[in-house]
Amino acid sequence: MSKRIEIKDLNIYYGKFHAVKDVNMVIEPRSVTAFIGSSGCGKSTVLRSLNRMHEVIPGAYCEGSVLLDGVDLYDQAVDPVRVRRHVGMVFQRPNPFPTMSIKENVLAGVRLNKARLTRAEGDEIVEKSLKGANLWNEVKDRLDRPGSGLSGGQQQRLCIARAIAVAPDVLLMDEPCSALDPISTLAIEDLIKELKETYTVVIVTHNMQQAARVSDQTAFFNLKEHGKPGELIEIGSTEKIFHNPDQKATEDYITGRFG
Ligand SMILES: Nc1ncnc2c1ncn2[C@@H]1O[C@H](COP(=O)(O)OP(=O)(O)OP(=O)(O)O)[C@@H](O)[C@H]1O
Repeated sequence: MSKRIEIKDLNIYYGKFHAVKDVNMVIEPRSVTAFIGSSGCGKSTVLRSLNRMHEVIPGAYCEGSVLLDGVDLYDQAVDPVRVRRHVGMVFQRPNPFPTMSIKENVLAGVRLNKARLTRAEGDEIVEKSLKGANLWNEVKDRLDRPGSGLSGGQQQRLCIARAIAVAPDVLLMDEPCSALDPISTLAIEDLIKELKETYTVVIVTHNMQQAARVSDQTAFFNLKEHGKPGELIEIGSTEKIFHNPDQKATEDYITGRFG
């Protein structure tokens, strides 16, 4: 559980388009790293390269390596489906399977990985995952009702429960609060702080206050020119990036002078 990520000389392409250039960074276990930067600079693209979701897009590929506790996810011997089991993902819009019950939503990923699951095993995973996602108390009496009947914030926590049900090492979150109201956002932010006790968490956010509130480390990406690849400009402790960044572009972005 909770693994160290090391990204080395990562270049990411959509066919001929070079989307992100020469990314190098280390993400320590049991920490939250926020990716910030203006629209189109490649934050989501880098995030998706961390569980090999990027290559699902036709023509898309990466060069370089992403090591998870020293094992390169892009090694030819590594099965991308297994990678996605170890590195879970939560998306911008809560996407529970609408016709499935709350319980079956939590177990959806587990069932893909484990053919036989006893009722008791399933119940245990459901309770543990929903408790881990701070949703148990709100849904424990309606586990057989559809996941789509929950509020947006509850649906996002259900998606987090589904992601943690397979016991991943890393949780990737792509703007997980952008579709949520402020109260649900705070609930997710509190949850992120708890999740880092168990997982390595990487979050893309456009919300500077959110990055400052939840992350230990912040990575600032930027686009020098339209049509050019996005680059990692600076990475450091969130405290430093927000109060004493090395690069002027970082300071300009943080203080709202561009982006
Ligand atoms: N499926 C795709 N096919 C081709 N190009 C893409 C695709 N997805 C993203 N891109 C391009 O890759 C670049 C990086 O996009 P990406 O979505 O990673 O940026 P981002 O920083 O996450 O942006 P935002 O903050 O707006 O979500 C952009 O130029 C974008 O147009």
